Amino acid sequence: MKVMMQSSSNKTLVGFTRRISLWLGVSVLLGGVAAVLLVLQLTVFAQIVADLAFRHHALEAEVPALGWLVILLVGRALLQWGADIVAAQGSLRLISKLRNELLQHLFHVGPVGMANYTTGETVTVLDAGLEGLEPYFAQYIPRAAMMVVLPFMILATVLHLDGWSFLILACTGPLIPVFMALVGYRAQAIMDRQWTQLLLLGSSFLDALQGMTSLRLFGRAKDAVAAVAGMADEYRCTTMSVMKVAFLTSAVLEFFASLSIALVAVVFGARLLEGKADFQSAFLVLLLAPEYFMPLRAFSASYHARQNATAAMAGISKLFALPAGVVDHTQQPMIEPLLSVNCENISAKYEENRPVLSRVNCTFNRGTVSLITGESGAGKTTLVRLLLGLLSPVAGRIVAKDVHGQIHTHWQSCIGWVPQRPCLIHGTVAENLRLANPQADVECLRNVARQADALSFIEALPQGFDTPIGERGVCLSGGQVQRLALARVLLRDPQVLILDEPTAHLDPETEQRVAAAIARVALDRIVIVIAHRGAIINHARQVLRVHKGQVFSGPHMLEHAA
Ligand SMILES: Nc1ncnc2c1ncn2[C@@H]1O[C@H](COP(=O)(O)OP(=O)(O)OP(=O)(O)O)[C@@H](O)[C@H]1O
Repeated sequence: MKVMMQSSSNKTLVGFTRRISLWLGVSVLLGGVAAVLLVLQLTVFAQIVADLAFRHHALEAEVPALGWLVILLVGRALLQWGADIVAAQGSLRLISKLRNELLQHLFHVGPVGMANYTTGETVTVLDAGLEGLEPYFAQYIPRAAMMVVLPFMILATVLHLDGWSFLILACTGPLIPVFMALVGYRAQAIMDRQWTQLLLLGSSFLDALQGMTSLRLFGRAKDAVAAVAGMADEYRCTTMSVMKVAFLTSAVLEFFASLSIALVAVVFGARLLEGKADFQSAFLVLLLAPEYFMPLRAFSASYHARQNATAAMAGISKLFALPAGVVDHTQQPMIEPLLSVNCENISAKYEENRPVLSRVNCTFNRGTVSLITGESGAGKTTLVRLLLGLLSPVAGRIVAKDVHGQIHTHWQSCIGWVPQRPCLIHGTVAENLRLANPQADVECLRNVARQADALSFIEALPQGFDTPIGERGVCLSGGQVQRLALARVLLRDPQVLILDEPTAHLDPETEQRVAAAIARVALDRIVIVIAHRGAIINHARQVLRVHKGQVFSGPHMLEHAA
């Protein structure tokens, strides 16, 4: 519990900032030294001007001072460059780590936990959301620190030079952060709205792209385009509001800064005329005054980075907060062959008071094709999700026994799964097959393709195993995709093979062959198939019918299945 609380408290802007505190510390340190050099540089410059203009020194006499001025100038530029680079490096590393962590976390959350998130929303968080944090770490944090360091350094110098100027700067400086906090309060609401609109725009755009065929066939393509355009326009308007606030903030900042510098100039100028102040001090104070406001201006310019990051962070935290429900399939594979998988009194539900499965008992044996059947919405996929470890049972347990009678609770890394719509990547046939086993040689690929009855169609493709199949296998038929997915899963040599409607898209002849192939691979495996009809039924030695939250088994269920 304590670990969980700690890990969730780390998933905040403050928590993330701590993780790169060393980088940010070095950046602020370099920036701080650059600030010291700036004060020294202006002091030397004021002295050179006073020497040349009022003390009538020859230019040659000022050469050493000019040399120092150049050294200070170059040193400051290098230090500032270093400070920026270090902050950017730390920030980019953190963003890249966070992206990996979030992706890994989403893999552990699994499709059931992600059911309420659209792909577009998730992609926007992973992309624009995480990118939105970069300026916060690279600019906002160092500038916030410099807003404290440089003005205090300048105030200390000015106090040493002139009490009145110190008073003016000390009184006007704090007005700026106060004003910005007031403006920021309103701006945050606009930023949040902008972020929500970006999420909506991302998911609507992706939905429109994915549903392009259906939208065209329903004659709704124009409406979809208009809807996306409308959202884009709303997003534009909100972005303009954000910019308005930003311009307004800078305008007020400039006003305050100019007013206060003018006040310093007038007060010091008057005393200079009266002979109560010396030129060098007056000139130095006037040089320092704009630099006093510079970090405040830079901070204000990056203030929207904080607001943007706060808005993006809401989406990022939500994803990080999703409970990891999926079994870790990267665990060590089992060595002993499995004999059976037993569901013992398992119950499952997605929502409170809506149980999908109640106290289900069933066994799946090695060397047997077990058929799961039942009406739509009965809970077949839910049972398979429990077996796959994508959903945790609310009661009961699933255990596997090996051939020596030993019970295993962590056995899910031995499962192979072929869903109804297998996921194929944009690549060649061989690349898609090797997702299951990157080391597999061509002979292995041919072997599994033969077992899945896919070899003949693959060899008939223009470049055989090297033929690109397009995103999601668009260049293949539904039946070919199914067989390719079966071949791919066999490449992992799974001890338990689960297939969802594997013969749904096949012609009767191919269906017979694929069903026979499944029966063959079941000889030394536990094979579980969701199917309602077709040739696979003839190969099933066990039929389980899911009905009203219960699972009924027995040979008579074949009649229901058929
Ligand atoms: N992620 C989810 N969140 C909430 N309810 C869900 C979720 N997935 C499924 N359900 C509900 O659980 C019940 C069982 O669904 P399940 O997908 O297991 O049925 P099924 O037998 O596989 O149906 P089909 O044959 O149509 O695929 C259904 O009432 C469904 O609405």
